[in-house]
Order: sequence, then C-alpha cells, then structure tokens
Amino acid sequence: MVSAPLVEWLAREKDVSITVCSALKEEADGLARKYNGVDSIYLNVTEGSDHLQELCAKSDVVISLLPYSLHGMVAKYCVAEKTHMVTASYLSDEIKELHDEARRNGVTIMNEVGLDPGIDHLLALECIDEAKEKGGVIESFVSFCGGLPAPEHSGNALRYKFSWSPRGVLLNTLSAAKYLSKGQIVEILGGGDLMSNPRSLDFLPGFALEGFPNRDSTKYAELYGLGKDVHTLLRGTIRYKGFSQCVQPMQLLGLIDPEPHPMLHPSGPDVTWRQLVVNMLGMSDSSIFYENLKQKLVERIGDADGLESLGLLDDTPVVKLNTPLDTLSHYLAKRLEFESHERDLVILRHEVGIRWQDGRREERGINFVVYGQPGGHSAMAQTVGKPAAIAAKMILDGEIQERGVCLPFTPDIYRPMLQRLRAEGLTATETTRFVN
Ligand SMILES: NC(=O)c1ccc[n+]([C@@H]2O[C@H](COP(=O)([O-])OP(=O)(O)OC[C@H]3O[C@@H](n4cnc5c(N)ncnc54)[C@H](O)[C@@H]3O)[C@@H](O)[C@H]2O)c1
Ligand SMILES: N[C@@H](CCCCN[C@@H](CCC(=O)O)C(=O)O)C(=O)O
Repeated sequence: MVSAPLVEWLAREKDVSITVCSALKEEADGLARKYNGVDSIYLNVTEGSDHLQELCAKSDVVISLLPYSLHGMVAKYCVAEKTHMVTASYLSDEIKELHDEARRNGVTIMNEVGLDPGIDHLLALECIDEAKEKGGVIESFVSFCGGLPAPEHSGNALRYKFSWSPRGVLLNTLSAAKYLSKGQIVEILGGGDLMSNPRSLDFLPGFALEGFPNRDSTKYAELYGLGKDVHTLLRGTIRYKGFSQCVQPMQLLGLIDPEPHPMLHPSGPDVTWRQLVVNMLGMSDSSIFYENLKQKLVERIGDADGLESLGLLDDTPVVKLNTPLDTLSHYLAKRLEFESHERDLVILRHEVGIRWQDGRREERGINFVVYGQPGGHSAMAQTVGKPAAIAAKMILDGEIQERGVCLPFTPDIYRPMLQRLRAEGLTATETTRFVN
C-alpha cells in the first residue's frame, strides 16, 4: 500500500537500479511497470530462502516494506551479506540484537523512516534541538498522528478506510500503552483497554477527532534527549470520533483475536458472518431471529449497530483465514477500500512545551497535514515511501555514514531528510503561543 512513491522517487535517480520483490508476482510486476528501468521478481520471504540471500548479496541496499514481523529475517541476511537495509517500521528487539554484527560488517540498518514512525521523529527533533540550542528546556511533548480517509469519505461505522496494512491497524487497537502525564507514568493494559477512553482532540477544530496513546511513549524521553525536565510525554494515534466506540464491541466479541479459531480453519466447513458471530456469542442456533440476535449482542457487547452496518451480521460467506484478526482484516480491507475517486488524509500534530531562560513558557504547535491524490498516491504512501527512499539514497551516497542499527535522530540525518521532503511539498506549519 505504501511502496509506489518510494519506487517512483528512487527511479528518478539515474544511478540507481531497482528490483521490486513480492510474494505476489503480479503485484511486483504492476508496480515495476509504472516506472522506467525498474525490474520485478517473485520472492517469498521465508526462513532459509536462498533466493532472499542471493538478492541481499547482490544489492547495495534492501528496503523492506514487508509486514513488520518479516524485517528481522531480512535484516539477518543483509548483515551477513554486508548489505545496508532500510525500514519504515519501529525498531524491534530482533533487529536491535544485530547491532554489533552490523557494525563489524560495515552495515547500516536504518529503521523508523516512514511517517509515524518517521517524519514525526524528524519534525520533533528539529524543534527540540533548536529549542535546546537557544537555551530552552522541553517540559512537555504531546504528539498525535493519524492516517484517515478525507472527511468526505468517512461515512461508515468506523469512520475509517485503510491506507496501510489493515492487520496492523486492527492489531494496534489491542496494544498496551504507556505515557508520562504531569510526572506520573500512566499504563494501559493490552487486550482492548486502549479503546475504552479515547480523548477528544480539538487542535483542528473543523475536524471531529479522537485520540488514544500509541505504544510506549516514555522511551522517547531518552531517545529525543529530553532530560529530566519533561513532565508530559505522549505519542498517540488519531481517528475520527466514533472509531473506538465501533471497535470495542468487535474486540469484546473476539473478532480481533489473533489466535486461531476452530470455525475459521480454511479447510473446514463453510461459514457465514452471522454464524460466526452467533458462535462467538456462545450460541449454537444461527437461525435466531435477527432482532433477537441484535438484542443479545447489545446485552453482551454493548452495541450491535457497527457490526450490523459493516455487514458482520449478514448471511454472507466468510473467507476463512484461520484467525479472527486475519479474517476480519481481509474482509474490512475490501469493504473499506478507497475507491479510485477517493482520497486519504494524514494528520500529524506535535505540541511542544518549552520553558525559556526568562521564565516564559511557549506552547509550540507543529501541524503536518497531507491529502492523498484521488487515483494517485495516497497521503500515507507519500509520507512513508518518500522518507524511506530519501534515507536509502543517503546511505547509497555515503551521506549516512553511521553503521549498525540506526534511527534518524541526529541532525546530519534529519536535517537533509526534512529539506528533501520539503522540496517534495511535504511541509509542516508552526503555531506558537506563550502561556505565561
Ligand atoms: N512508519 C510508518 O508511518 C508506516 C506507515 C505505513 C506502513 N508502515 C510499514 O510499512 C510496511 C508496509 O506497509 P503496507 O501498508 O504497504 O503493507 P502491505 O500489507 O500493503 O504490504 C506488505 C507487502 O508485503 C508483501 N508480502 C507479504 N508477505 C510476504 C512474503 N512472505 N514475501 C514477500 N512479500 C510479502 C505483500 O504482498 C505486500 O506487497 C509495513 O511493515 C508497515 O507496518 C509504516
Ligand atoms: N499512528 C497513525 C499512523 C500509523 C502509520 C503506520 N505505523 C505503523 C508502523 C508499524 C511498523 O511497521 O512498525 C504502526 O503500527 O504504528 C495511525 O495509526 O493512523
């Protein structure tokens, strides 16, 4: 979903040759065909793949836009074959462990160069470092980012359409989270609590937005060099109001469960969505009257309207993919797909609280808002693909010299990256307000 602008950006460079790889050959062919001089091949990334090893060996840099669980496998081959690697994904423990070997082999494994993570870091560090250079102290950092449909295309129960991996979007709703609020650590347990208390976001008052925390924000105190003066540190995700309220009943019913479900075995008997929902309610008779089923759902999970309007109470066949999460992701990906005339929207907002040496407190707002092109690149694809492409080219050109497992957190990396993104029209605006 996000690779086309990356290929397009790199294909403009005369001294770069590109091979697009995918386990879906027609997908790789379709992307490569759009740009001159781009090759495509079938590659199923699996443990022990000779083909993957060969490709890593003959490339100068490998960019992994695979599902994030596969990056570690690719990284191992890259390190062994002394090939650099770039991902738009969060740095995982599996990749972190490769740091020493990567350094020894003179390899750069650059992570978190997409949008969120990615451009959010670049804009945050530019602001934080500039404030620190001028004698400011960062007291708070609150950041929210969302990939959304443009508001005119948000008319569904989730108020959402998928601009990146549907599985990732749904799985994230079950995540645990941790952040710092006015000096207190706040922890949210995994398994669904995240959807219980979305906060209303009003920094763009023309939009009806809600937000919830994203993973562990506290680790960025050290990574952003914020020191001990930061009392509030939160990174969060943006959705339109109503998203959490619609997701929560799905979670409570078990529809987002990543574990296998006996009714969803691909070679088992056919099943409809209604039968699956009835089974998840612990009932056996799927001939139950529709209104009675809805009533049971309301009693058990609080709300049946979202399920109903997304077609999940219909007698339509389920494409069974073993787990409820994979099955629902596949279904919703199709149901909530962008149509060719529709566009997405990316909203990123940082609020940085700075205390200046004269005691004044500034609230700096950074807004980064990008719309997708109907029928062209989505905003998500542009804001993920372009920074990843820029980072890859910087490695190829020797502009990034750091070796080992890296993040784009130093000025020699984030400044040129931001400059090149701005040249692509990907710009942020700033607001400032003094609070005393
Ligand atoms: N940092 C960010 O802001 C950001 C935003 C969006 C996506 N991402 C990350 O970028 C990556 C790509 O995201 P996406 O939305 O394009 O996901 P996607 O699901 O659309 O794309 C994944 C691709 O990998 C291919 N694939 C899957 N398994 C494979 C295998 N075993 N071998 C070969 N190919 C395989 C699929 O065919 C598909 O082309 C993901 O890791 C995602 O988490 C990061
Ligand atoms: N938080 C925003 C933007 C998400 C962009 C995708 N980020 C992925 C990256 C996952 C990875 O590849 O490591 C995420 O899960 O946050 C939203 O949810 O709308």
